[in-house]
Amino acid sequence: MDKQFDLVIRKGTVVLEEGLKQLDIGILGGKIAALGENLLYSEHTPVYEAEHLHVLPGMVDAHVHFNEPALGHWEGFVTGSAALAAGGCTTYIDMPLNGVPPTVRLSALERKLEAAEGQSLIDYALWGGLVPGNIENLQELAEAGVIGFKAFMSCPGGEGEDIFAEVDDHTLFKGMQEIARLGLVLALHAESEEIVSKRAAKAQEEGRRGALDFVDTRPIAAELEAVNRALYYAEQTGCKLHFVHISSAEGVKAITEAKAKGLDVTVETCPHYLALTNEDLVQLGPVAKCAPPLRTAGDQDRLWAELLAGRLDILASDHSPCPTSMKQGDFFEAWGGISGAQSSMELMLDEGHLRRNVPLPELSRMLSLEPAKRFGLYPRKGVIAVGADADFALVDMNMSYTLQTNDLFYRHKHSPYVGRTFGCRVMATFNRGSRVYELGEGVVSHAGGTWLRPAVNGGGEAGG
Ligand SMILES: NC(=O)NC(NC(N)=O)C(=O)[O-]
Ligand SMILES: [Zn+2]
Ligand SMILES: [Zn+2]
Repeated sequence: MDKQFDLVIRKGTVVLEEGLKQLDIGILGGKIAALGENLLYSEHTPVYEAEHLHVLPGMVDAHVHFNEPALGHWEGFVTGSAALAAGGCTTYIDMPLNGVPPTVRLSALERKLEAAEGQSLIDYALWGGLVPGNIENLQELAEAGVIGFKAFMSCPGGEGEDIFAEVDDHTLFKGMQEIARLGLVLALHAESEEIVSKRAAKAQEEGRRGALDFVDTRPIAAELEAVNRALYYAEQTGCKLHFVHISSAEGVKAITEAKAKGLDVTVETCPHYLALTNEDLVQLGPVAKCAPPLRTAGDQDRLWAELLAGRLDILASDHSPCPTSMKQGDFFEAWGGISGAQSSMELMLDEGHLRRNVPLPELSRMLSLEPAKRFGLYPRKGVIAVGADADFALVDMNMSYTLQTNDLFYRHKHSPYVGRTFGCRVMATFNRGSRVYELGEGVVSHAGGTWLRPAVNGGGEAGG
């Protein structure tokens, strides 16, 4: 008898690790049950015609900040996950800060999980945080199933009592010892607080408050100093590190050298460092403000050269949303963080593949495979292979469109990419075999996303 499937995605150009193939994908119970050139299935099987589309593994976005609990009016699981789905993402990892309380102890993780339950359109995992004073809480967070820990080496901003504070060197070193013991990864926002805070104070004192003045307070040297200090501690403690949003080729090079020395370290950059420059920040205003800041066109070329040489591990959004009113006015006062997650995959396919000929499997490696592997979600996530979850982005690589405010699913519809023309477009997104997004229809399913724990800790649920 013909094999039965819940759904067949027919004749798409499937992006596999080894290359592109036109294949049918048979889906059963949310998983990929078969891949083949001409799958046999009964005439009653639902079929999604993908003949003119590319089928990529859904993006695994390792870096988003949703603001629940408490700050859901900035961004919540419903709107945030819808925006991600519209951008071809099927799994995200939520950062431990910008909700209240931050995810730095078990009770806070429980609050986060309650806020997410039944709200997310796509699957998600959670980061725990390392902050001064919570080293004794790391184990309970690891046992509960965070995929790793995040710490800031510079002040993250934010207000209130239960803020997420940056680590001092003592906490960083001690935290690394503990995280090494727990066998997880420490993700770092690497900028020297000494350098950036003193430069910022001086600029403000002198009334230098423009876009380029802000950029000038956070030089590449501040990134590099923090990267090197953290690498030194990693060498001493054996802690695995992941550097988030590295903005410079210099940073990537330092990390590449550490890898060559045998350190277990990975490097992430974000689409905005590859698609926007400091001149765009001048033009666009605080909507494009982030830390580390956008760099010069020359810096950007050098970062692309690192990507083209295969030295980047992970591409992630760093979606750090806020109400639009907080992205206006003074550069030093405005919220630091870009709302961009919906555009991440399209930006990388457009800028990387269409404009610079980066092969699609190479882009997919950084968008999906490496983050899934690094954070214990592989082989369930990150690949199109029999046995993996049926998580796909269906992309029309020939459809040009100009992003409009109305296209955005964020809680607050601002993005530095409004008005930008893309050479490709996500047409539909599938999460564990369910179609969750379709261009023109929007969100087309209930919030069926589930919480993923890494395969190493928490019982191996994501293990495939
Ligand atoms: N508090 C934040 O969300 N900060 C974020 N903001 C940026 N990148 O501008 C980040 O990841 O550092
Ligand atoms: Zn950061
Ligand atoms: Zn971030």
